[in-house]
Amino acid sequence: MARIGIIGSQGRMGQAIAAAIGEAGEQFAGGVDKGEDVSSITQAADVLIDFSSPAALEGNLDAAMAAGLPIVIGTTGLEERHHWLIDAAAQAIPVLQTGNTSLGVTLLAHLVREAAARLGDDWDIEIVETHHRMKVDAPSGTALLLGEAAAKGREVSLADHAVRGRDGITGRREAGTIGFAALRGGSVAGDHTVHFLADNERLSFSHLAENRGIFAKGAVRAAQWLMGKQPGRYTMPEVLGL
Ligand SMILES: NC(=O)C1=CN([C@@H]2O[C@H](COP(=O)(O)OP(=O)(O)OC[C@H]3O[C@@H](n4cnc5c(N)ncnc54)[C@H](OP(=O)(O)O)[C@@H]3O)[C@@H](O)[C@H]2O)C=CC1
Ligand SMILES: O=C(O)C1=N[C@H](C(=O)O)C[C@H](O)C1
Repeated sequence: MARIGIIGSQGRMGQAIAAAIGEAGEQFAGGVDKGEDVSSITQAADVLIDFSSPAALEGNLDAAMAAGLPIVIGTTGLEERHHWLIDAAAQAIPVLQTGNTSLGVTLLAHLVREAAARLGDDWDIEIVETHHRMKVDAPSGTALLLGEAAAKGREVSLADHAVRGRDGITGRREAGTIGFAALRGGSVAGDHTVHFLADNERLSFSHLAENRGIFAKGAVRAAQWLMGKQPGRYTMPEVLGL
């Protein structure tokens, strides 16, 4: 039985993950939240799951490395410097970071990459996401993950092609860009649509999350899979065999 510790355990996702740990027949090893010391749960844990805040990431990675524990990072709103920290930690421990742990989004990213590779630059790509009113970051980690997939399909860098929100006299749409739009409201668990828009035809791929259970289940599956792996940075497609 895997002993799984949760960082951000009292949050919406932390509570869903605690439930998913029980449903998977694994053991909840304890949780920490803001102001608590992650090392207080590392001794009792075989693996950590972090769904907290970007501000906590560096300390969480340090604690995981000090204890030699694998860690699943689901926290979004990460910046480039956070990814450098993750790359550095992955030299010492197994790390899996993803903006979305669900099976559906993992497959969606594959389909988006394929579509972007096959459709030319005359197909404009726009990514629209909708989330509950409590979400603090935009675009969502999933939207960025899908944008990365589209950029990979086109063999370009997302950083050089992303347009994150429009306001005012923006000018015409620049060819080859990948646009993002974020809606916030209600209790929406997470909806994402990637639109491919050409002259006279449109193709859209959507994923609608009906509850957080799908993310929690995927996070636990990733934690189970990560245990016993060599140090390195792993991905959800590897976990799910996609
Ligand atoms: N990858 C995926 O599949 C998914 C990712 N997410 C992401 O997971 C994260 C959490 O989402 P959600 O549960 O909705 O958010 P919540 O705000 O409900 O939960 C976050 C939790 O983390 C705690 N926390 C904040 N700062 C720290 C810290 N420094 N150390 C330890 N704990 C801390 C919070 O405590 P306090 O309230 O005291 O601040 C809270 O308990 C977000 O980044 C979200 O985007 C969400 C769903 C799926
Ligand atoms: O904050 C959320 O709720 C979610 N966050 C993730 C994201 O930023 O993509 C995943 C999911 O959409 C829910």
